[in-house]
Parts: sequence; structure tokens; C-alpha cells
Amino acid sequence: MHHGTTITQFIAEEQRHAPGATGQFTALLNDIVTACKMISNQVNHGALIGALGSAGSENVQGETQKKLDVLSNQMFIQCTEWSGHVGALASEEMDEIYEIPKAYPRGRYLLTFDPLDGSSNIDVNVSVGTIFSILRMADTDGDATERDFLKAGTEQVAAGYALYGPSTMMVLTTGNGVNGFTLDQNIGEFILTHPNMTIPTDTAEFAINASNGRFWEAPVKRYVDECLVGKEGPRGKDFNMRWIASMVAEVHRILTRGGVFMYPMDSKMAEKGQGGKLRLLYEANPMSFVVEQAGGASITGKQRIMEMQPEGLHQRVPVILGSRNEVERLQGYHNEG
Ligand SMILES: O=P(O)(O)OC[C@H]1O[C@](O)(COP(=O)(O)O)[C@@H](O)[C@@H]1O
Ligand SMILES: [Mg+2]
Ligand SMILES: [Mg+2]
Repeated sequence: MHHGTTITQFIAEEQRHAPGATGQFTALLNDIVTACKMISNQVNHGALIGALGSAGSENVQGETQKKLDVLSNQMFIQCTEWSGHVGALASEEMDEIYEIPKAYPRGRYLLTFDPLDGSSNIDVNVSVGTIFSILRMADTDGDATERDFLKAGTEQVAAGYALYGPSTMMVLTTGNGVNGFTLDQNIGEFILTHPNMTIPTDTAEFAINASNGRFWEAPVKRYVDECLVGKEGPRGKDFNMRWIASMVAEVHRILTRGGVFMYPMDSKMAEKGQGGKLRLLYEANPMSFVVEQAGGASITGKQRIMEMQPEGLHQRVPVILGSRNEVERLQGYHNEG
């Protein structure tokens, strides 16, 4: 595919080679593209349309919802529920699964999404994003249930994210590598600008919220300490650090120049009986699919994230992902205990 290809052309071309393609998948991806364009527009207008600040409500995790969390969630539903390509939706911002109203035809796919990622950055005008994942429904006759969504990451048929930054981008995988598209505001279309994105296997850049340092487990403490000691230490090289507090922006940086991103388990979360910070279905699985398809790796510290059997719609897990050799080193430190 050459530069200048639109995302619609790209998706259609990919599906032309997919055995048994019905066009439903292509159409669903295009509905998601439309939703991200609408969210990008809202995010860009921010204070001009009163879209900043809190919505005055909480999500199932007890987090205060931002207005744009709620607005983006509504736009995703609005763009995907009517078209007959999805059987049900699940979102970080909705306690239960969203069943497609009987007025609309139902489709054979399930859609999970984090409508607005990096919510703490909205009011300070730092990059935020949207994360999504598509699964296939086993039985399309009956109504979808929560159980239908509890599939391992390896069963995803597509995943990706939109990044609302200096430019708006979409990054997508359908299991044939990873491609990035930039929104041309003049024509309102995403154009292929980053074909075949791959993550360098080595890196000298790590990302973690250091304010949680005193709660980290020994393997992560050891890893970060060694990075901070730099070339005088066992790593023999200096490391740089970044923390944007928007997972989408961190992963995009890693897809662009390598790195390792960690939101590991820690004693503070363990005390609260929390399995991690980030959500398995809406954040960890889709980002792991993208990262692995770009040649990187993604683990919890105990196992490969994509092989986890989800136990609940809003399950949270530790996440360590990025440049393969660093992730494998961290896995080694965890194995040593
Ligand atoms: O506030 P912290 O501890 O830095 O956490 C930041 C992390 O939380 C998140 O904002 C969670 O996602 P949401 O904004 O979708 O809730 C991630 O994007 C980010 O990596
Ligand atoms: Mg998020
Ligand atoms: Mg979110």
C-alpha cells in the first residue's frame, strides 16, 4: 500500500484477501473510524464547547468521569449500534454490556473500547486517545452476554487506537502487522503515513509513574534502579525516562522509537484487592495485540497478557510492554522473584 492510501481503501484492500469476508468487518471498522473523527473534533474544541471538566458521575471503577469520557462513549455507541455489524458493546465507562436495541439488526462482532484514554490530561490539553478491540461472537443467534466478551487477547480479530495529539492519528492491526494513518483535516480522511510500524527490540527509554516507586515489587524496583544508575551500573548504558499519563501516547511513542511502558502491580493496589491499574479488555488486550504485531512483547510479570483468560468485564491487570529485549529482561527478573 502506498503513501496517500486512505484508511477506508486500506481496510477494504485487506478484506479483499480475507477468506469468507462478508463486508461486515470492513463496515464496522469504518464506523469506528467515524466515531474517532467525531471524538477528535470534540477534543479539539474542548473549552470552546464546554467539553472540559467533570461529568459529576463515577464509572464502575469509582473514577470520576470527565464530560469527554461520557460524550466519547455516547459517540461510539451512536456510530456503531445501528449498522447491524455488532452484537453488543462493552466500555470502560459502562458497568454492564450494551445490548444493541431490538430496533437495529445485530451483527457477528463484539466491540470493546476505552472511549477516552488519558482522562487526567483532558483539562490540561495533553494528548489523549481512544482504544478499541473487535472480537467475533461465537453464537449470533442468541443475545450477547458478558461471558461472550471474556475471550483471551489471542482471539481479537482487530485492535487499535486513535491519538488526539498535535495531529490526530489512528493505528490499526487486523493481525497482518501495524499501520498508522494521519487525519487530513482538509478532506476529513485518515491517510496512510506510517506503514508497517515496528518496535526496535532494544531501547534506552522507560516509562513508569515513579511516584508509586515505594509500592513496586522487587523485580520492577531492580529494573528501574538499574536504568537510573545508567552506564556506571550493570546495564552499562544511560536510560531516559518519560511519563505522559496517557497510555495511548506512551504506546505510540514506543511504536515510533521503541521503549518500555510499565504500569506494574504494586502493594498499594494489592491492599485494595485491585489486580492492577489498567483494564484487560479495554486497554491491555488491544494494546498488547498492536505491540506484538509490531514485534514487541507484552506481559503482566507473570504471563503473556494475550494468553490471559479474562474473569470479568472490568478486570484490571499489571502491564509491562514494549521493546522485546527489555520486556524479556523484566520477565527474567520476575522469574528470579
Ligand atoms: O494517573 P497515573 O497513575 O499516572 O495513570 C495514568 C494511566 O491511567 C490512564 O489514564 C487510565 O486510562 P483512562 O484515562 O482511560 O482511565 C492511562 O491512560 C495512563 O497510562
Ligand atoms: Mg484508559
Ligand atoms: Mg478512559
